[in-house]
Amino acid sequence: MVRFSGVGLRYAGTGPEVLHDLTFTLEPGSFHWLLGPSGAGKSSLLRLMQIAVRPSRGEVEVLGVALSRARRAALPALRRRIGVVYQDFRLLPHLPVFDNLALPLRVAGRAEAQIRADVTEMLRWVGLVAKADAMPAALSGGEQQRVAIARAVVMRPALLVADEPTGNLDVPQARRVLSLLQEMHRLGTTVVVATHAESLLGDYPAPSLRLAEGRLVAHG
Ligand SMILES: Nc1ncnc2c1ncn2[C@@H]1O[C@H](COP(=O)(O)OP(=O)(O)OP(=O)(O)O)[C@@H](O)[C@H]1O
Repeated sequence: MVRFSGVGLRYAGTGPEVLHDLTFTLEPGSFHWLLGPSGAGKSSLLRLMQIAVRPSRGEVEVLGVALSRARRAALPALRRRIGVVYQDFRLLPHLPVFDNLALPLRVAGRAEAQIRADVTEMLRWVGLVAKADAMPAALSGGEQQRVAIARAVVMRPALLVADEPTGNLDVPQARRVLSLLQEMHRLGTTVVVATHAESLLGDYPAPSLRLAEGRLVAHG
């Protein structure tokens, strides 16, 4: 569950407030689109949800943890329960596909045999087992994004946030990426997807949060 109560955000503490008075709740296992024009604050809202930034006022609660009361030492474990997908993929260019997926599992100290099984299962899910040894630069944009989704979900996150995940893709590739995100939702993950691609939303009807100039102007 994600709950925002009267949340405002300014970057660096002193800049202008870019998000104002956001109050909403996302139920566990829900899927939401996050909509709004460029500069409306979509990425900033997702940064709050993924605990990359802290609110300047109000309360953000993620997966049952109120951030104002959370101990700093508890945040890394909480972040590991949140998967993130970016528009520009952010794969590690010097590592093959397999190791891009394996890295978070290795950091978490999983056994190598378990890592092999989990990574292979994820690559099968996104249809890229044959590309396990490829370097990211040798993949198409859509393939790179599917690797990025597999990496975001290999730790079985409870919350998955995606920031313009189809922005650099053609329509067939974008549909495939959105289908994977929808499937994570069907499997019980809470999913939030920021997008400009409102023409594709008709294929995937779901509730939305709509921002304008840092304010929530519609929810539902
Ligand atoms: N790191 C930052 N430091 C200072 N201001 C920022 C930072 N990131 C974003 N902003 C400002 O916050 C406001 C909202 O930006 P944000 O990137 O959240 O919007 P967006 O809706 O995601 O836009 P886009 O669709 O173009 O990515 C903008 O005025 C932007 O300039």
